Amino acid sequence: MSATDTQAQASESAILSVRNLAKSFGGLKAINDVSFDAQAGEVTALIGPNGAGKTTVFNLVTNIMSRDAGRVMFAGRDLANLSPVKIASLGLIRTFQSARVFPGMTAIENVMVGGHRLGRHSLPSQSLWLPGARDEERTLRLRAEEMLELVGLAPFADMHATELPMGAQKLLEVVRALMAQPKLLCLDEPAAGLNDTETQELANLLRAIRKLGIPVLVVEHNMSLVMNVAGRIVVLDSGAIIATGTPAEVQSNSRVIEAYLGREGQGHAAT
Ligand SMILES: Nc1ncnc2c1ncn2[C@@H]1O[C@H](COP(=O)(O)OP(=O)(O)OP(=O)(O)O)[C@@H](O)[C@H]1O
Repeated sequence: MSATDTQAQASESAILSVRNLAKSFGGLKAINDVSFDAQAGEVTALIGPNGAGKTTVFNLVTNIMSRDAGRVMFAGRDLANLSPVKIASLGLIRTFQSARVFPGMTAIENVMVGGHRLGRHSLPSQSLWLPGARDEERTLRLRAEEMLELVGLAPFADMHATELPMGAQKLLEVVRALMAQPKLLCLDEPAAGLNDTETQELANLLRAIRKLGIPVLVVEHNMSLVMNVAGRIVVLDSGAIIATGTPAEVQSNSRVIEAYLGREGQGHAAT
C-alpha cells in the first residue's frame, strides 16, 4: 500500500480531516501546511508552545477566520464557505479559551441553551408554551441537571452563571457544548484558569466523554491532563506540525522536547 493510500484510508475513518492548512498575518506565517486528522471515538490533543498556532487552527477549522489555503472535511463534508453557525449546526461544537457564559441566565439555563440546537419545536410553539414544547423543555432541564451533576455544579444550578468562579464558568461552557450532542467537540484550553479540583472534574468529564464515544479535539497546555486523556497528540511549533503520535511517542520525541524544554525560561514551556 502506498503512502497516499494510507493517508486516504486515514481520512475515511476520521471525523475531521485537515489538509494543507495555511494562514499568514502580514509577514507572519502563523499556520504553514498543517495536515492532521481527528479520529472518530478518540480524544485528539493539539499541543505546542505559546504562539504555535493552536487557536488559529481552531479558528480556521470553524471558519471564524478565513484560511489562505487548505481543506477541512468534517463528517465527510467540505467546510469551505460554510458559516460558523452552519458548522455548529452540523455538530462541530467548540468552546473558547476564555469562558463565554450568557449573562442574565442561571447556570442551568446556560447549559440548557446548548440543547436547543436539537429542539424540534418552533419559536412560536415555544413562546406559546404548547405541550410539545413544554415536554421538550422538561427533558432538556433533566439532561442539564445530569450534566451539572457530572461536573459537581448541581448545587449552583440556580445561581447566575456570571456569579460563579471562572473555573466553574469554563466547566459550564464544556457541558453546554456537550448538551448539543456534538459529532466533534473542540475545546480550546479547557483547563486554563481551573484550580486543582476543577481540573480533576474536567479530567473526569473528558474520560466520561471518551467513554460515550464522542470525539474530542482539545488544545491544552496542561500536559498531565493531555497525557492522561488523549489517544493521539498533534504537536505544533511555529505554525507547523513537528510530531504526531501516541502520548508515549510524543513525549519521547526529540523535536517536541526541544520545542518545549529548549525554550524554558522564555515563557514557552508547557505547564
Ligand atoms: N488576528 C491576528 N492577527 C495577527 N497575528 C495573529 C492573530 N492571531 C494570531 N496571531 C499570531 O499568530 C501566531 C499563532 O497564534 P495562536 O493564538 O494561534 O497561538 P497559540 O498556539 O494558540 O498560542 P497560545 O498557546 O498562547 O494560546 C502568534 O504569533 C500570534 O501572535
